[in-house]
Order: sequence, then structure tokens, then C-alpha cells
Amino acid sequence: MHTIAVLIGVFALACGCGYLVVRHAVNSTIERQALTVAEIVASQATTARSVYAREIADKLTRDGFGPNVDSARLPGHVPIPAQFLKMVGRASSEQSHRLYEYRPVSRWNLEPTQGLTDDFLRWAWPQLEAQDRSAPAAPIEWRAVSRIETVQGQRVLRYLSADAASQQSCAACHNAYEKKPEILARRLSDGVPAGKQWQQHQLLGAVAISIPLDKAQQLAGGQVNETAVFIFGILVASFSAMFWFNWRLSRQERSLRETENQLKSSELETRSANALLQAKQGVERAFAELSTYMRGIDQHAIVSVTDRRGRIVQVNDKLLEISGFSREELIGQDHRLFGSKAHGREFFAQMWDTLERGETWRGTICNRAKAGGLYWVDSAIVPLKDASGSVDRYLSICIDITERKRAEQDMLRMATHDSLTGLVNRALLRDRIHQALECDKRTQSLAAVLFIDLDQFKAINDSLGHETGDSVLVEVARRLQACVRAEDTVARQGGDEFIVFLPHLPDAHGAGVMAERIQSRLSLPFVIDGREMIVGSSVGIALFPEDGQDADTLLKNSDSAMYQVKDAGRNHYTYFAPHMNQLAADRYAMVSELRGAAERDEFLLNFQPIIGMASGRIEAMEVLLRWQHPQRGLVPPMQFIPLAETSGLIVPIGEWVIRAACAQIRAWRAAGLQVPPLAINLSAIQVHHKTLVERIAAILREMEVGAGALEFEITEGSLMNKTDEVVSTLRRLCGLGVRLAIDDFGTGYSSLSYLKRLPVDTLKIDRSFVMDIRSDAEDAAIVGAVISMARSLKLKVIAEGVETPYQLEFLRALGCDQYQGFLASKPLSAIDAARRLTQRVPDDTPA
Ligand SMILES: Nc1nc2c(ncn2[C@@H]2O[C@@H]3COP(=O)(O)O[C@H]4[C@@H](O)[C@H](n5cnc6c(=O)[nH]c(N)nc65)O[C@@H]4COP(=O)(O)O[C@H]3[C@H]2O)c(=O)[nH]1
Repeated sequence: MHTIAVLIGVFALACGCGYLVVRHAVNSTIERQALTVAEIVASQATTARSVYAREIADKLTRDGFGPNVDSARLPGHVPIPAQFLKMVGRASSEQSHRLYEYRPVSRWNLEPTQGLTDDFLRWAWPQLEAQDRSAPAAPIEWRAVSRIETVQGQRVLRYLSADAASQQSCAACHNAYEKKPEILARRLSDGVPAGKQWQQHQLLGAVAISIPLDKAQQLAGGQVNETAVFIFGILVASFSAMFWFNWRLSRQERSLRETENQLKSSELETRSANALLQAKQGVERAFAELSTYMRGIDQHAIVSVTDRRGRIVQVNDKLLEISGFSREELIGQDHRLFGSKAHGREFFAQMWDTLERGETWRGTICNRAKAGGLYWVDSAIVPLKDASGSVDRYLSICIDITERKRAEQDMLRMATHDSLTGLVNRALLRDRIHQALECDKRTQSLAAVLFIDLDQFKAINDSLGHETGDSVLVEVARRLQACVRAEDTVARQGGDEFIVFLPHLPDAHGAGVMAERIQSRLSLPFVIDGREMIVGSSVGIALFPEDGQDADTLLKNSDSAMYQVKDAGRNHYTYFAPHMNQLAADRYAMVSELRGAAERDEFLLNFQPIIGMASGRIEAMEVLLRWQHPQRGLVPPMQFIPLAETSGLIVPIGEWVIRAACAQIRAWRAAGLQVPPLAINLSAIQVHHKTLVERIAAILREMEVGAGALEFEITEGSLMNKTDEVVSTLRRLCGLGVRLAIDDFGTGYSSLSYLKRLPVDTLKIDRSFVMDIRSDAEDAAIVGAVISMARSLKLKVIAEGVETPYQLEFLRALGCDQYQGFLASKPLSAIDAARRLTQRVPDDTPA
């Protein structure tokens, strides 16, 4: 209510102020409009006077000095313009019911009614005169003078507008008029200086206008009041309506707010009910999820619960399944039942430390099942607390990772062991040697590395195939492991090379004893697939610390020692000596020198005659390569051919031999010699080389000697490996027209059936059999068997290394076709060979 009262008060005050402002504005407007009316009236009055003056100017001139001041009242007289203006003013005032009135006034009055009769005129006139004085000669823009006065209680606009001599006739008449003697006296009393001459535009008089304002203000005030009452009424009505609406609105708002509050409180209630519902659902869901997890865990994990003393109180089926124990066997026991001895005391101490701190322990444990097998689990052991917060049980959740562990172990094994023999590989061996030497350095112990290379293994591998070779290697590994102690290491270096590392030796002699034991074990016959074979071995020994301080040096030096044994005739053992490294270095240097030997023209060919038993003539010649080294002198093929083979250089060198042999045939033929076929050695590497046949065909085409001019000798060993491929190669070689011989026959393991598949023409009995033919009945028997077998297969037989007439006759008696050896001739230079070719037949046959 208080607010409403204040509002009504403010409203009333605003209305009152508004009313006063409007009233004041209306009065101001009325005053401004009255001023405008005064301007119009003044303008019309002076215009009327001016028009009138012009119209009566002629009459005034004709009548002399014009009418006197009272002429207006005289019959037949024309009033002067001022008089006329006075009359019009009076008439207009009456006509307008005194809305305004005006009359001419002047300081120089001719009659009293026109003088400056009141304060306003006396105040205003000098202001007009001042304007006249400021522009005495020129027409000026007169500014009227006005003010509002209260006259007899009424507000009146008083207005004085200049009525100047607007025409020359005005000035002329006034000047002439003043000269009239009867009015001169009055003029003087009016203050006009004697002799004053008026000029056009000079101030003669003025029009004094009075406009009563009260009437208009009364009228306007009435209207303002009516309007104010109307507006006030509207405002009151509007405000009342507004208040009413406002009151209604606030009532509605209040009720809305109440409703809203009710809604809010009910929403809150609903929300809390929802929250409660959601919480309940969440708990149910969580419980359901937990149950699912528990089921999942139970199905996939091995779960057990132990009491605080570590005794098993609960187990799940998975644990029974993996451990093989029954529930009854486990409850009440502790986890030591699963002990595998894979973990030390520290492992379990650390585990219990963690658990006793109330923390979860995680780790991998190797357990033993009831049946004895090991299994691996990834474990999390969680301490469970009772209501008082102290640990009263332990929950163990484990995942079986046995397969993963095995795979890891397999991978580790593959990375560190030889897949064929299961022996330690070179990488792990180096590691073990390194670790053992660190220990030996501290204890100043002796150690030894034995480098073992199998003799004749290549022949077995090549002749009997890789499977047989692999079986031999596996058996060798087994025998080696049987020789050594638990702390020793047997490793496979690669191919047919093995290493035995003896980390703790009482003396250097012990290494030799071990080498002998190994060699004696390996020398026992190997029986593979019912076939018996002998494998020899060469052993090189390097001792720690004298032959090397680290694994690499010891391995290298034992290798050098092993090579020394090979050079010395194999199947033996030797200790490393520093000069052996020189030999190894020599071998390396020789390979690099061999590389450019052909380009440097260091190769030359020798020719060894092959004599026909029946003819006694040179029926063929074997081509034998020689290396004329600038520093080393003539290097025998047995020194450089194996190096050429291992380095792969034998392929280009072999091509050089074929080309040089063809060139020699051409040269001899050109010299008119009858050249027998030349037999060229092909190494196993060449035979297995993919483009051998194409290369030989190309050389034959290029050299144009004819395929019948060449024979090729292939060692028995090289024929046995990759059987089908070799057979195909040899068949294609025969297809070129060349003949084939099997060299060193008897040293390999060729079977009769295999020989039948090969397109060979000749067998060359190895020199080793011929050599002891007289003293060794076995060799003689072998030679005899080979010759008879060759006959049955319709193959030609050549005996190599015939040095004595006995050997020759023996072979001849057995039916050998040809022979070769120092008895007939040593390998000859090209010149000597040419000379032999020119000799007669009886010279070829030894006496
Ligand atoms: N003690 C003795 N030795 C005799 C007698 N008759 C011949 N010889 C030697 O026996 C070897 C025969 O050659 P091989 O068995 O093919 O054995 C050859 C052959 O396997 C290889 N060779 C030689 N030249 C070449 C070649 O151009 N290419 C290939 N791949 N190997 C070659 O080198 C081996 C050795 O060749 P050489 O030192 O020239 O030794 C030659 C020859 O000098 C004898 O009555 N008594």
C-alpha cells in the first residue's frame, strides 16, 4: 500500500508539473503568435498608409500644402496619410472586436493622441531612432520593438514598428508641410527643429500595436485544462488499468511461484527418488557385473585363498585342474606344496615383505604339479582385510602362462642353440667363454678351446646326401657331449665344425687328453640307416691365458691350429703355436693374390700323357694347372685349388683353363701336330654352377676346336650331391659332344646303380689304390673290382699314378685300358708335351 501511495503521489506531482509546463508552453506560443500577428498588422498598416499616400500625393500637390491637421473632419477635405492610418487602425480594432488595435505615433505629433503617451512608447521610440541614426542615408531593415505589459490588470503585447518615409512624396510633403506658418508653432512645440528636412527612408512615425493576450490565453488555457483533464483521465484510467493488471499479474506470479516452488520441491523429491533408483540399479548392475567377472575369473584364472598363516582355505576348480591335486589334498596345506625349486629364498622373502605391508604382490611363479610337471603362472596376491582393517586372508589370482613361457624358452633356445644338434651355438658359446674367463682370470685357472673339424664329412654329405650328413652331425654332437663334464660346453660352430670349451683345467695336458678322447670316440664307426662309415677329426687346441685372453682370440687360434692339423694330414690334434696364425694369414693373402692371377698371366698349363695299354701311344693328355707366382715360385694346385674353391674363384679360373687348353690345341694343330683329346679337371663347384654347360658351349664355339678334342674329369665326390641336377648337367655336357671321366674313383661312395645313370665314358682309378697295389692286397682287390665293374658297365678304365713297371703290368693283366703316371711321364710344359707328341710310338711305352 505504501508503494501505491508513493506511486500515486509521484504520479500527481508528474501530472502537476506536466500541466504547468504545458501551460507555460501554451502561453509562450500565444506570445510568439501574438508577435507574429503584430508583425502582420504593422506590415498591413504601413502598406495601407504607403498606398494611400501615393494615391493622394497628386491631390496634396494640387491643393498646395495639403490639408491641415484637422482636414479629416472637414467636409471635402482629404485626410493626410497619418490621419488615414489612425482611422484604419480605429476601424480595424472595432472590426476585430478589439483583438488588436493600432494607431500611428510619432515624437513629432501633430495631435496629442499620436504622441509618445506612455512608458512603452517612450521606451520604444528611442530604439527606432537609434536605428535611423545608425543609417542616415540608406534604406534600412527596421527592427520592431516589443514587450508584454500588464495594463489595467491585463497582459498586453505592445509593439512598435517604424513607419518611415517610404516614398519621396512622403519626405517632400512633410518638408513642405512644415513650412506652413500656422502649424510651425505646434511643430516647434513637438520638438521638430526648425528647418528640418526629411529624407526618404527617414523615420517619420511608427505604428503602435497593442494585442491583449489574456483573451487568447484564457481560450488556450481552457483548452489546455480540458486537454489536461482528458489526458489526466486517460492516465488515471491507464494507471488504474496498469495497477489492476499489475496486481493481477503479481497475484498470478505469486501463485506461479508457489506452483514453481511446489514443482521444484516435487522435482527434488522425484530426483532424489530417481537417484535412489539409479543407485539401486547401479548396485544391482555392479553386482551383476561383479558376478560375471567372478564367474569369468573363476573360469580362466587359478584362484585360491589362504589364511594369514598361509594355509589354503579355498581353491577353485582351475587350481585343481592345473595342479592335479584334489580339494581335500590342498585345504589346510600351504603353497610350498607347489614348490618347484625354480625360485630362491629371496624371491619368497620379497613376496612376503610386500604382502605384510598390505600391498598386492605381482609376479611370475613356476609351480610343480602333483605329477611332477612344471607350470608357470602370472600371479597377483591381494591381502584381504577384516572389519578392523588388519589382513586376515590372502587372495591369489593366477593366469596360466606355461605355453607362453615354453614359447619364450623355445625362442631363446632357437636363438642360442643349433637347431639340428641342439648344441649351444656360436653366440652363446662366446658368452659362456666370456663369463668363464672372467672367473678364471680371478682364480688364475687354465681353460681350453678345442676346435674340431670332421675329416671326410664333405664326402659323406656329398655322396650320401644331406640327411645322412645331418644324422652323422647329430651323432657327433651326442658323442662329444658324452665326452665332456657338466661344466664344459659343446657347441656347433657351423657345418662340420664343433667347439668344446673346457673352462677349468688342472693343466695344459688335460686339453690334449680331452682331444684324444674325442678323437677316439669319433673314430668309432657311425652306422646310419644300416650303412657303416668312418669319420675322422682334426682338433686344434688354444689355451687360456697363453693363447688368448678373450673368446674371439681363443676361437681364432684354435681354428688356426685345426687348419695346421688338416695341412699335416688330418685326424690328429695339435696345440696352437703363434706361427699358425701366420699360416692362416698366408692363406688369406693367397686368396687375394689368386684373384688377379689370370689377368697378370701367372697361370700356365702342364700336360700329362695318358698312355693306351694296348697301343703304347699317347691317347690323351690331362691338363694340369700351374700358378707361377712372382714371389712364391711355382705354386702346386693342391695349395691353391682348394682356396679357389672355397672363395668361388674356381669358376673364372676353370673357364680360363678350358679356353687356354683350346688355344693350345689350335696352336699345336697349327704346328701340324696330331693332338689327342685333352682331359680337363672340373671341380665340384664348377659342376654345380648353373651356367657351366652354356659357358663351355660358348668357348667351344668361340675356339672352334670341336667337342671331340676335349674330355672332362669330375671327382667322384662332386657327382654324389644333388643327384638329379648333376645327372642333368652331365647329360647336357655330353650333348655338346665332349666325353666325361670320373676322377679319383674309389675314394667316394658311388653305387653301381647310380653309375649306370651317369653318361660317363671313363673311370680313373685313384692314385692311392695304385700306389700300394703290390703291398696291399686290399688295394689290389679294389683295383681289380673297379676294373671288372667298369668292364661290365662298358666303361674305359684309366689308372692314375703308375710309377713302376710292376704296377703297369699288374694293371695291364687286370685289363686296364689306359694309364697315367710318372712311369710314362711327369706333367710336361706345353713345349715338352709338343715334343712328346712328335716322338714315335715305342718311346711312349716304357721298357
Ligand atoms: N705322386 C705321383 N703323382 C702323380 C703321378 N702321376 C700323376 N701325378 C699327379 O697326380 C695329379 C693328377 O691330377 P688329379 O688327380 O686330377 O689331381 C689334380 C686335380 O684334382 C687338381 N687340378 C690340377 N689342375 C686342375 C685344374 O685345372 N682344374 C681343377 N679343378 N683341378 C685341377 O690338382 C690335383 C693335383 O694336381 P697335380 O699336383 O698336378 O698332380 C697331378 C699329377 O702331377 C705319379 O705317378 N705319382
